[in-house]
Amino acid sequence: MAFEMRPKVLLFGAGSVGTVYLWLLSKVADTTAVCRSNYEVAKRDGFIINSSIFGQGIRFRPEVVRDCEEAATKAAGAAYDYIVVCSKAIPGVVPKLLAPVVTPGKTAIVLVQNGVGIEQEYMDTFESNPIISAVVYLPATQRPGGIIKHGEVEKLQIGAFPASASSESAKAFAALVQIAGGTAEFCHDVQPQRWFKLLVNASWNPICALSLSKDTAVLESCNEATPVLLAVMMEIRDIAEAHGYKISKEQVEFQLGRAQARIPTQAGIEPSMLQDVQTGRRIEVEAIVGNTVRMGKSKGIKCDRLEMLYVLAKSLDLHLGRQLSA
Ligand SMILES: NC(=O)C1=CN([C@@H]2O[C@H](COP(=O)(O)OP(=O)(O)OC[C@H]3O[C@@H](n4cnc5c(N)ncnc54)[C@H](OP(=O)(O)O)[C@@H]3O)[C@@H](O)[C@H]2O)C=CC1
Ligand SMILES: CC(C)(CO)C(=O)C(=O)O
Repeated sequence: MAFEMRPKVLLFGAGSVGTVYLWLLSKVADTTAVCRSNYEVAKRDGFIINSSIFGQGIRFRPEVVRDCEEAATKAAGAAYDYIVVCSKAIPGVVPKLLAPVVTPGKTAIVLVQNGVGIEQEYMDTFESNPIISAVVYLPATQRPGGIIKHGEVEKLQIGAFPASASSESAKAFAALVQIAGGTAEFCHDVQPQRWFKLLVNASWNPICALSLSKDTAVLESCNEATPVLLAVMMEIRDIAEAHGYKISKEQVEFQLGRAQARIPTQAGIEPSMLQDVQTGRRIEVEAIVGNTVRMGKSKGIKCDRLEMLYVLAKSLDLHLGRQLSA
């Protein structure tokens, strides 16, 4: 698919994942990023990406703004084609912040985030805009602000939300990422891919965050660890199946096997929820665990282990919130 004009893209959330897509998209689109804690450093020095895939020491200086009001002023009446949301999926916050930069009937909102049930609030707020749901594989960290370390995978699986909506914008966005040199697959319905990734996120993210451990360290902690991880993943699988997304036991074992395979090289992963706890930030407990538990209970699925993880992670999130406001 060829693009006659460079699309206009606003990135909301220039963190670990967002900065890598900002850099890629800046090759093929006019890009601006809404930054928060890293605004000063990004404005002054730009970003540095050290990527196992794209190369080390990649420096770039994007246009940055402090908020969507400033982004709207900067656009001077021109519509953004895409708003790419790469902030953490915390319900009830972002849609109202985006309002100044969303042109009704035109701007497509692309959610590059983990979790399930994250799209509906955008649909409810922007009824006439395309909503694009993207599942992201891109292990990355930002430490300190402006410096991104990216590991060995970069992949987006992209579909319209809901799957029955027009796929035109989702296909065009997937093509844009591909032209930029990224990996993007268009999916007619991306929800099965969301659930497949959720096997990893709803299990490993809270377990690593609660234990302050990398995934491989959890597996090596005691004999009970591997069967418990498998049992949690099987609960997630049962919930997915009850909602029409079939995942085989072999696929569950494959997901668990990815961490097991990294034990000999000690190449453990720090999921983003663990990174958030380590840096005192709120965690994506509702998008990743709470929604899953509620969707399980709505179908009468037994998910005691996941429910326990939800209660513990929710308490941890509220504790982090109290610390932030103290
Ligand atoms: N990191 C990873 O390895 C992976 C992450 N994911 C998923 O990708 C998504 C993004 O994660 P990740 O990149 O790690 O998140 P980060 O926390 O690194 O980045 C999120 C960014 O959004 C910014 N942000 C949040 N709220 C606002 C606001 N109101 N205004 C401006 N900026 C804001 C944050 O700013 P501030 O610094 O001020 O908080 C931060 O820069 C999540 O859903 C995550 O689960 C998926 C796969 C891998
Ligand atoms: C586990 C991982 C790194 C997989 O990409 C992830 O999705 C996260 O950290 O939230």
